Amino acid sequence: MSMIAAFYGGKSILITGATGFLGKVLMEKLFRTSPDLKVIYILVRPKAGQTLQQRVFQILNSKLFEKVKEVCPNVHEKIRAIYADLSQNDFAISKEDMQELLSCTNVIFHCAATVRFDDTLRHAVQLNVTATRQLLLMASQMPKLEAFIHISTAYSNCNLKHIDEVIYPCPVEPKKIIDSLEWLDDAIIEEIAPKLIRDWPNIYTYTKALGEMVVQQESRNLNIAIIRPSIVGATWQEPFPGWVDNVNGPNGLIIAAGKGFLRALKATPKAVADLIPVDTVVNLMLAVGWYTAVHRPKSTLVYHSTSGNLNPCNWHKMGVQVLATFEKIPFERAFRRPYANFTSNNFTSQYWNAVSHRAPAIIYDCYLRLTGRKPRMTKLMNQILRTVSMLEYFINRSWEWSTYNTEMLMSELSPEDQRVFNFDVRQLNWLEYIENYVLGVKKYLLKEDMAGIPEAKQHLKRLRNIHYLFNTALFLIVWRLLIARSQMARNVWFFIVSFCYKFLSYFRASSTLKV
Ligand SMILES: CCCCCCCCCCCCCCCCCCCCCCCCCCCC(=O)SCCNC(=O)CCNC(=O)[C@H](O)C(C)(C)COP(=O)(O)OP(=O)(O)OC[C@H]1O[C@@H](n2cnc3c(N)ncnc32)[C@H](O)[C@@H]1OP(=O)(O)O
Ligand SMILES: NC(=O)C1=CN([C@@H]2O[C@H](COP(=O)(O)OP(=O)(O)OC[C@H]3O[C@@H](n4cnc5c(N)ncnc54)[C@H](OP(=O)(O)O)[C@@H]3O)[C@@H](O)[C@H]2O)C=CC1
Repeated sequence: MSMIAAFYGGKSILITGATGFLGKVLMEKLFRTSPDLKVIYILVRPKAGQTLQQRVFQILNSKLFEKVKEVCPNVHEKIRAIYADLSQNDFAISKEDMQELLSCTNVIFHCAATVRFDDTLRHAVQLNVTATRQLLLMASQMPKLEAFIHISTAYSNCNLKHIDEVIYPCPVEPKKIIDSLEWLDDAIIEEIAPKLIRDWPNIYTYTKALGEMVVQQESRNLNIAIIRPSIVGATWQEPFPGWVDNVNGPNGLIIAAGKGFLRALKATPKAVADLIPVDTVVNLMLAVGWYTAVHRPKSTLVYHSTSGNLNPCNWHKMGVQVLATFEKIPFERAFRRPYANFTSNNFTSQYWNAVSHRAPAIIYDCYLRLTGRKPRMTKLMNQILRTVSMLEYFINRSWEWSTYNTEMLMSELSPEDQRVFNFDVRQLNWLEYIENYVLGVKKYLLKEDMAGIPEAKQHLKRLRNIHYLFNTALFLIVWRLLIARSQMARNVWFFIVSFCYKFLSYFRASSTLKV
């Protein structure tokens, strides 16, 4: 019997960010392994014209939850969506709902955040810092609370090279920042933002670091733990391999590369590609929830959910495997044949951007204009290059994350728990994982049917022929222009032609002699 699964039985669990990538996988696993849990409260806001109920309905009826319905047929009754906006005071939760949350919650998983790298400082602080403080305040009024699990990121201290499982202080106190945002206007905030974030690469990682400090400062007598995942990727095993549902992180780049838009990347091939499957992160979260509640460590423990020091893979290996998978399972209607170049040199990167990205986009837009259609490729290409530039920081550096606490926890689990809540990334086979990942992007993000693979392969063959034809035509045009303008080019041309003529004559003469 799994001790962790048993622990969550009969419990009331509060999840923020349950509609996000990590949150959905967390709910799925909880329902599947502890179908006798009492209730999962989720803090949700209406979005994209959908009510809370419609959002929940959509999640529960998605492919991700297919297995849950077999084990826990009354899952709809065990999920309680509470209207909340984490950027508002008291999260805009009604009094009755708040009362219920305060009196019933046993465990909190705080996943909600803005993960946009370019968010405004005001919004990012509101969500990643102030909301965390507010939730901790709520937690301190929950008599039945056993554990509070805060999800941060392994990159919250990416200004350091070696990162231990400790909370590092930030140069400016979070409280000072929260207070000053109350009276400063937006224009001034955006002006001071770069000075505040110093050597952090973006507002996201900086505000997540502030969030951790808030956890440390406001922990009171609560049982708290912090989990720091690195780059969260598609599922490895559960509920099935390759599940993914947004374009964040590597996902968007895999689409851009598979569709032939992105053919070069400024990346350091030997740098560690610290991906971690989402189900591994979720297993660790559930194990940490159990351990924190049952063993009540004296201080707030930080757990790294990273792969680099236990089972490293670099960007070269990852890129090669992604490309190999595109050969086997191509994406439909590619713009160009997937091909890739990693370069860590600025000049070469600019060159590839001009030749491999912008020029084909401009040519294609000219073609669209000439055929009476609206040009769109240059805009799309600019969007992709902007995204790539935001991610470049992370694919050109390596970090070392120590994993003492995570390894300690692994050794504390019973063999059954180690199996059911496996977060031992040493068992991960990268080649198999990446192949399933790319397949998952095709199926679950692009919604492409496997039956379309032969046609996709044909399309790639056509693109290859167009590519050869285009290159030959370009060569001939350039050559013709050179001959018209340069004596030297004409001499070279006559030399080649006479050489070919002589070779052919010799060949013909020798074959006549043999006869
Ligand atoms: C030696 C040879 C080897 C071979 C080499 C082969 C190499 C070639 C390519 C190989 C193929 C790829 C291989 C894998 C590469 C992996 C690279 C992985 C890099 C990963 C780095 C991640 C670092 C993460 C660190 C921290 C992790 C975290 O803690 S949190 C989660 C991370 N958060 C994010 O990822 C959010 C990032 N996104 C943003 O901040 C914003 O979206 C933006 C700033 C990037 C863009 O904002 P903007 O306002 O311009 O646009 P937006 O409104 O958001 O979107 C507009 C449209 O663009 C789509 N979109 C958004 N993001 C992406 C994306 N990442 N990729 C593609 N498309 C994206 C979005 O859906 C919108 O589309 P429409 O709705 O249709 O308009
Ligand atoms: N994905 C990754 O690579 C990594 C993620 N993390 C951390 O994991 C956690 C989850 O990330 P992930 O699932 O990928 O992110 P998502 O962007 O997929 O999910 C974010 C969640 O936060 C919710 N949220 C955002 N703003 C509000 C708001 N104002 N009120 C209520 N809810 C809100 C979103 O709700 P809605 O659906 O309404 O937008 C969504 O449920 C975050 O803390 C992130 O920092 C850490 C490392 C890597």
